[in-house]
Amino acid sequence: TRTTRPQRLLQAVSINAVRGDPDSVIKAIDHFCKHTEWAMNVGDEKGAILDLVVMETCPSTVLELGTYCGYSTVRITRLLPPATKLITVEMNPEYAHVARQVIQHAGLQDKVCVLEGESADLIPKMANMFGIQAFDFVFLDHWKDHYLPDIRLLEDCGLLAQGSVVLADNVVCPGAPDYLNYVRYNLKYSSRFYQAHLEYTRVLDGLERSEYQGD
Ligand SMILES: O=C(NCCCCCn1ccc2cnccc21)c1cc(-c2ccc(F)cc2)cc(O)c1O
Ligand SMILES: [Mg+2]
Repeated sequence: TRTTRPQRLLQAVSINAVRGDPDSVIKAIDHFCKHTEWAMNVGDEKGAILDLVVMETCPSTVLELGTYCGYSTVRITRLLPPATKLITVEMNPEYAHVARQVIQHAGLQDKVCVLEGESADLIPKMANMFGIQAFDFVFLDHWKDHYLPDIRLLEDCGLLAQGSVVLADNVVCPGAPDYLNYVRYNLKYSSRFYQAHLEYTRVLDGLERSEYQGD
């Protein structure tokens, strides 16, 4: 049977990226998506904004919802100091399997836990599973209509603390209007929009950075 897009992306990484070099993995994926086959990675333009927000947050605990092939997982984890942990959630087992191999190619497997399942099921278990209080940084990149219920669930589970930063991809395309309305007009958040483009295209998109102000 024909290979899947994630498998073709992984093959491009294994051929073109240097083992243990996260930047070469990022470049190999961006090259593949620009010149061979589009894929829904956050991409280089939005990825540079993601890098800046991660660097200014200096997080110790990170949650990513929506791993896909692990592109943003590698982007974030390469910027984290050694003692930090990134938990990333992927509901598609095939995507998760590809992501683990991409993350391993980058040499970052010791700092990443790829969890398989749905965010709504896993979020309530995370505090006990990992012995954490709150996430310093959350990257939302899964089903766009789950951004709002999931940020509410994170609040209810006490997994956001004062200063926690939530960065959401695709708030323009495909769009997350209910989520935007919530974080922009709720006093619990201080929110700002970063205008950009849909990965590897000229279509308008952007990221929303929302800082939790505490209960
Ligand atoms: O749909 C997108 N991502 C989500 C994929 C499915 C996530 C499923 N999933 C993973 C973890 C998880 C945990 N719990 C529940 C569900 C979960 C997406 C789409 C586009 C896009 C596509 C076509 C187009 F024409 C324009 C834009 C661009 C992006 O950047 C995207 O991110
Ligand atoms: Mg996305």
